[in-house]
Amino acid sequence: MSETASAGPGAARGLEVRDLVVRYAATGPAAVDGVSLAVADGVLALLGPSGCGKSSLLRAVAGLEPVAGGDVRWDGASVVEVPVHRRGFGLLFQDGQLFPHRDVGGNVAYGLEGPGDARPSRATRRARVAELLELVGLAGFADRSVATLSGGERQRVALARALAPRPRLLLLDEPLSALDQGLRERLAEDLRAALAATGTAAVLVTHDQDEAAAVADRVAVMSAGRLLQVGTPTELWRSPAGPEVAAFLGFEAVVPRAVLGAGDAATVALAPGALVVASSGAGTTDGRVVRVRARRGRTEVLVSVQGLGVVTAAAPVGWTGSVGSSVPLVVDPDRVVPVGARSATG
Ligand SMILES: Nc1ncnc2c1ncn2[C@@H]1O[C@H](COP(=O)(O)OP(=O)(O)OP(=O)(O)O)[C@@H](O)[C@H]1O
Repeated sequence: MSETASAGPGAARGLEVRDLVVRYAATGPAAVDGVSLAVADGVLALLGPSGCGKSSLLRAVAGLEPVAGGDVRWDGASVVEVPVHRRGFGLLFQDGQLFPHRDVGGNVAYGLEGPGDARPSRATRRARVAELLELVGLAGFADRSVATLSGGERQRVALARALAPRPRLLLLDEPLSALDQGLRERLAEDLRAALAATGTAAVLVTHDQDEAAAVADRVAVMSAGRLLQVGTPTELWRSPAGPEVAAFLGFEAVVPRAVLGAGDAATVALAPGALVVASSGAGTTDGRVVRVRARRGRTEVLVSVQGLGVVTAAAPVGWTGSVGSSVPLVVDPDRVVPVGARSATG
């Protein structure tokens, strides 16, 4: 099912992308511009805004886009010349592209249908299909027509089909993007569990930082074809490498610490809730209320603060204040992090 030249002892294990370049035009900026990363096990999310090159990178790893420079290696050997279906990588896209003329079981079994001797017996296939459907939360669905499935169920079937041949790496391109928010959160958890239970290494393309954090062990933040930072979700949130990473993760302001009244020049980023509405007289700064909103039991107050712009302050549940009024604010130091303090790339 997979094909690579044998690699020497001590070679890197798993996927290694080296100085990869992907170009769609001879001139102008490259879609992927010299990216290096490695995935031996676990899940790596490629996170970044639309057009930053995430899909191009994933497609080049899959073999669906030609490589203009650099290398894609598996266990130390280049796979650039290996055709897509021989790389041993599974693929799952936003629209799982199920076969409409096959039932659910038939779709999952497709991944088990090797030619001739490689094909497992009918009984083995049935058992494996049942096992995979159970893994993705669809036990008993084997005989259902795919036309009767919801969007979330379709993606679960597509995941089961992609996992069926036990790929050595699963490549996922925005697999949850077509689903609505609540469903996306649930499926993100289930996706993580299915990958962990099968021990499948994966690369997940997403533009959603919450989804990246929910599914991936490590997150690679991309911008304009380049990698800005790679780290665990916690590492990224604790120490974003620069203002662009901070903004993309959802920090609301990147300023010298002195702006918060602490008197040092280091650059810091404020997470939502870094400012807290204080009782009158207790504030260290003031803000003007722009909007008050209740979210999942929390009260969030958008405040405009000199030197910071508009940020989200935390307030006691049920807090009421009128738009346009001035409120005292204190800083919650646990929601303020240094920016660019140390590099977490690699
Ligand atoms: N087939 C193509 N032909 C020409 N240009 C392309 C092609 N595919 C992508 N691009 C360009 O390459 C750049 C990177 O696109 P890519 O789809 O990899 O980004 P992305 O981060 O995955 O974005 P999105 O989330 O919107 O898909 C963009 O400028 C895009 O317009």
